Order: sequence, then C-alpha cells, then structure tokens
Amino acid sequence: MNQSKEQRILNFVLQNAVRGDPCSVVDTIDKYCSQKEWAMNVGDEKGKILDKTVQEANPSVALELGTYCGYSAVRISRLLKAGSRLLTVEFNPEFAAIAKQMIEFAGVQDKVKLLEGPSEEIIPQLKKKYEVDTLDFVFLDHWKDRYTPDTILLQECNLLRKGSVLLADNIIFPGAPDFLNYVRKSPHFQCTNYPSHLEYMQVEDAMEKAVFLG
Ligand SMILES: O=C(NCCc1nnc(-c2ccc3[nH]cnc3c2)[nH]1)c1cc(-c2ccc(F)cc2)cc(O)c1O
Ligand SMILES: [Mg+2]
Repeated sequence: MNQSKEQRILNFVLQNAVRGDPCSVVDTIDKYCSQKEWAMNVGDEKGKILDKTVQEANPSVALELGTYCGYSAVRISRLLKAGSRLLTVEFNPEFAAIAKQMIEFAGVQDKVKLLEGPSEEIIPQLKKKYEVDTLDFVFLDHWKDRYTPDTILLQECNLLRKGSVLLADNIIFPGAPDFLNYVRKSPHFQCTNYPSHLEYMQVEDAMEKAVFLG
C-alpha cells in the first residue's frame, strides 16, 4: 500500500533531522515541503510570526487546534519555559499518528499533549479532564469554518482570561472571513493583522492576532 504524503514527510525527518533537536525537525520539514512536496504546515515565514507571538505571550498553558504533522506543535513547544505545556487537538487519526512520532522524535513529548478528536468535543473537556484553568495562548490552524464556533466555545467554557492571545493562520488563503468579521467586530477582542504568504508559495496569506479583553 503506497505511503501517504504525511508518512513521507515523517520518514524524511527520521532520516535527516537530529533526534531531540526541535529546530532541526522544523527545518527538515520545511526543506522537504519546499523542495519535494507541498504540505499545509504553517511554514517558516508565518512560523516566525508565530514564534514572536508565542515569545511575547510566554504561555504556561497553550492550545493548538489542528496538529496535522506536528510542525507547529514542535515549533511552539521549543519556545515554552520549563513547566509549561501545549495541548494540541487533531481530528484525523492518520495525522495524529504521524504527529505523535514527530513530537517524540523532536524530544518535546514532555511539553506536548496530543488530544485526538473533534475540537467541539475536546474544548468543553479541557477544564475538568485536562486540568486547564485558563488558556494563555491559542493557535487556530484547523478547519477554517471551525475558527469562529470554537472561539465562541472557548469563551462559553470560560477558558479565556483578560490578555489571552489567539493567533489564527490562513486568514486570506484558504481564508477565514467569518472569523475575521467576528473578532474585528467584537468589543471583547483587540485585533492585529500580520500580512504574509501561504506556506512554501508566493500566494498572499495573513495571520490575525486577537487578544481577549475580558
Ligand atoms: O485545512 C487546513 N488546515 C486544517 C488541517 C487540520 N488538521 N487538523 C484539523 C482539525 C483538527 C481538529 C478538528 N476538530 C474539528 N475539526 C477539526 C479539524 N484540521 C489548511 C489548508 C491549507 C491549504 C492551502 C492551500 C490549498 F490549496 C489547500 C489547503 C493551508 C493551511 O495552512 C491550512 O492550515
Ligand atoms: Mg494553516
């Protein structure tokens, strides 16, 4: 049975990256996806915006929606201070299996908890089942039509506090127009737009930061 693209990406990392070195895993995925096969990792250009936003937020508890192969989970967790953790949600079992191996190879498994299932089921479990009080940082990179309902759900579940930082990928391409509308019109969010490009392409894209005001 021929391999999936995600399996090919993982194999390339296992053969070419340095075990236990998150930066080499990120760089190796970018090398493969820019030279051999495009894949929907956030990539290095938008990844640098992600890095700066994470460093500014310096989160103790972070949530990622949309793990995919684990590229941004490794990228985020490499910046977390000791004792901090990243919860990352993946819906697709094949992606989750790849991401688990990617996270372990990078050596960040002690900081990252991979939760398998739909975000709408997992978000309401975060407080009781995963012992979350509030989230300091949320990276939205899952299905684009889930950004708005999940942002509303995070508020309904009292998972955001004054200063919680949301960062959303793909604001332009594939696009999340309803999310952009929602956060920019809401008095509860202070928004900032970061123009960029679609990963590994010269297509316009952007990220949107939305800070919860309480
Ligand atoms: O669909 C994307 N990302 C989403 C993957 C995912 N991985 N996990 C989920 C999940 C996780 C929990 C969920 N709970 C409920 N739905 C869920 C979906 N979704 C995506 C697509 C593109 C893209 C650009 C140009 C093209 F020509 C085609 C595609 C670029 C990107 O940067 C993306 O992020
Ligand atoms: Mg994306």
